[in-house]
Amino acid sequence: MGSYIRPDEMSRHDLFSWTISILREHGLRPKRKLSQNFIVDPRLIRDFINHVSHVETTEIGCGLGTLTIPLSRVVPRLICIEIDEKLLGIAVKNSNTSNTLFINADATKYTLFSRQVVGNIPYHVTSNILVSIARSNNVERVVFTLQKDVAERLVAKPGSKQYGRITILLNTLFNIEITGIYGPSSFYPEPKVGHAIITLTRRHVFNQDVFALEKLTRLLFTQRRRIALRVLAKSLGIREDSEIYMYARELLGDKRVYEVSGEVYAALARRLRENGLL
Ligand SMILES: C[S@@+](CC[C@H](N)C(=O)[O-])C[C@H]1O[C@@H](n2cnc3c(N)ncnc32)[C@H](O)[C@@H]1O
Repeated sequence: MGSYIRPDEMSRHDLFSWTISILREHGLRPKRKLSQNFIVDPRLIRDFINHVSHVETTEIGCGLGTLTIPLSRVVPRLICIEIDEKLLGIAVKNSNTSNTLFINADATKYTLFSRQVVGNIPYHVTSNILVSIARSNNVERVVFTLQKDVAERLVAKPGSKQYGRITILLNTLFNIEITGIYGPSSFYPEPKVGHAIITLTRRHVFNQDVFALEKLTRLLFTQRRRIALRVLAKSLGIREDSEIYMYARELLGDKRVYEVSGEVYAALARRLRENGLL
């Protein structure tokens, strides 16, 4: 096992030239509709690898193999999912390792069964992938490069503009950390905004209560600036003299939908499910 190409050990200049020359050699242009922005910053690669656990891993969107090559050296077994057949062929050639399985597939339709999922993931399917990871209980650890604004949404506090359904779902299930921020020049072609490395470590399984929580936030967040108790009562037909209404009033007070914490929504969803309302 082993490869002579080590993107993480190259200089920034060499990694950039390596990326451009491979694309040229194959007559390829990065496809915007597939969010093809390749890492050209060796420091980002090294930082990323430092957060990876040494367990069986799936990489989403391996591109030219820039992350795949160093990853294959630190994890015992690696599965790479790439939708672009041409890029997959290049990654196979570049990687030259025996512990890596390359699969030409759409990651949003693929069942994730590794304990760890990593990648510089395609922007246009970020939400789909995050939700699918949340629901795959075997996934214990995640290391992703994401657009900075998306990463900030994941750690947003109640009452902020970025706080939303995905914040609540993921924080119920994972400890989330932003471990570094990188400018657009760390990628080729340069995206419009900077990126962050984030790690997610599972602390809770996805179960019926979390499913109910998802249903509850789907109902409420269509009207995120309205008083949560009113939206709840109206959408579920809860009468003001009912016991469940009193319970909800105690939890929600007069807060607006986007001001209520994930813990409160989780407690409410559990009770609504027990009462057959969700
Ligand atoms: C941001 S690039 C990252 C490439 C490489 N890992 C890197 O960091 O240089 C995203 C990669 O995901 C691939 N991709 C896009 N949509 C995908 C999907 N639905 N399933 C799997 N791969 C996808 C793209 O072709 C591209 O190679």
